[in-house]
Amino acid sequence: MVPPNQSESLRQSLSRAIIDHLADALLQHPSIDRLSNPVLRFEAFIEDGLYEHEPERSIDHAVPGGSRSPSASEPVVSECSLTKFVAGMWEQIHSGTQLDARSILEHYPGSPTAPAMPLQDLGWRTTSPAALLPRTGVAGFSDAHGSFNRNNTLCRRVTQASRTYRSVEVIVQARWIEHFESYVDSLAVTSPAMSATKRRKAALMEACNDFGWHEKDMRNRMAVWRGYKEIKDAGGWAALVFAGMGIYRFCKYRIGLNPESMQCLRRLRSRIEVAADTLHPSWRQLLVLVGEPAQRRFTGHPHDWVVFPDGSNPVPLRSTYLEYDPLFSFEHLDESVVDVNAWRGDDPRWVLPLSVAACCRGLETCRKCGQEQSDNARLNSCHCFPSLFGGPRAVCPVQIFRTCDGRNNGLQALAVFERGATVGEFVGLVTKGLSDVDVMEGSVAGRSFQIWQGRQGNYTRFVNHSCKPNAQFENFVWMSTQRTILVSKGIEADQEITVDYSRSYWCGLDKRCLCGESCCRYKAIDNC
Ligand SMILES: C[S@@+](CC[C@H](N)C(=O)[O-])C[C@H]1O[C@@H](n2cnc3c(N)ncnc32)[C@H](O)[C@@H]1O
Repeated sequence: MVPPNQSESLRQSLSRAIIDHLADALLQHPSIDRLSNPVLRFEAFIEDGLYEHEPERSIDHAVPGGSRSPSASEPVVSECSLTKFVAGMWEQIHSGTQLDARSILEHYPGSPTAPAMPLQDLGWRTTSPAALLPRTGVAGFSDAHGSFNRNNTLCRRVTQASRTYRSVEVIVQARWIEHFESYVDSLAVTSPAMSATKRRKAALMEACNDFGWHEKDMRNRMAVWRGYKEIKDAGGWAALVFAGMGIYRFCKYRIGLNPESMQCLRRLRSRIEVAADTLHPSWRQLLVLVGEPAQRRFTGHPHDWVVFPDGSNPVPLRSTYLEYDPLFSFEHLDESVVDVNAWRGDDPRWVLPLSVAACCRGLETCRKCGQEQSDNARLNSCHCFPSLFGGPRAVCPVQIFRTCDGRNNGLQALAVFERGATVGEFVGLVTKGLSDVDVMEGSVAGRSFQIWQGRQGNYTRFVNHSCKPNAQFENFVWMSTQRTILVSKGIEADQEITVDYSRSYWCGLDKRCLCGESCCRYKAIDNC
């Protein structure tokens, strides 16, 4: 008969092997493309079937009276989820987990443990908990609005703080595994008579004692923490700090956590650091907790760096143009700039408003959806391009990368852009009369203008041509100004973003198209 602790570890190894095998089989299944995110569905099945620390008991609780299959679990998901939720709650309440409310509350005014500090300094106007509750009626509107805003602040701060703690948790746990391994090694010196297994067990039992956890819990958690360390070793600390919620499941079930995926992460390492360093300049401060330097590797704008698909070190954008233009410079813009010398303060993109009534109320009517547009999120009803207009402008998940086929740089998607989603607005200098340079031609009410991105602009400047493009430019009028928007035709994560420059661009040009598509129309110089 196998002793209970060995049978448990055997059971865990077996279930992990089965899960990996099933996941591989699932990923190689011919109909995989037709499934909507099969890995997630598969994970949901695992999650429904197993509990974090007490798998056997939980399976019994989740499905009264029997075994389950992925398809059988789907129609009763809500029932199982509630059972699981309640069981998890009881488990947490009775576990050794410490929830110390004081450590959070002392940072927030109004609580008995809060430091005496002028509340205005913290952006709070009252200490009364009642003032945080909404009031109704006309007289209560400003109160309700005030308490809504204060609650937005509180909720945002707490959500951000908890996200930061989650990052801290994974980096400290990854580092802990390294400390554990060094401690086991040190026991070889201090207790040479101990076998390797005994040294490991001794270190484990010492850790159990310090954490106050049972050996099984400790082993389960260490298995997950080892996954964090593997991710850190391959993708760097930034890969851990910015990991999404799925990291726990990824490391727990290890579906896809294999040498190939770690090799892939190694190639992404510098690219992740470019984005993390430039978009979150202080993220490395967290690394002080694990004894790592906090100095940034990449500074400036995210698109001041050109990354390489093979994982080579990113290079400054400017350096990639010096051989063509020794004076090259590029200013990153969020909005187009109108060339005063060309237009004397007039904006040639201005379009006559559709509705005088809306205009009088400070709104515009959208020509695409007929709804009212406003830069004020509360008044805006047009959601044609929500990541660009009518609310906060989202940071676009793209990077400038070095092509390997002579097209110099290009733009690469880091996430999926569904068909119809915006990649960005084509912004640059709104001017006229330029020749022999690449410009976007535009015209409104018979007035022609050009948008030039030679010295100023955004990432849309780096979009190359393809005869089979996955994006296209569209005109859109926002608040009576014509904008040119780069819209996805369906872009996969990692794909290069391309548009069709059109026949008129290639006609008579002393260049040939290198898009490499079988349908390429401009392979030879001057094919028009
Ligand atoms: C707007 S820029 C695009 C970014 C450019 N690759 C760069 O590194 O600055 C347009 C220029 O990129 C190059 N290019 C874009 N698409 C190309 C293609 N399919 N074949 C060859 N060259 C291309 C041409 O030199 C073209 O003049």
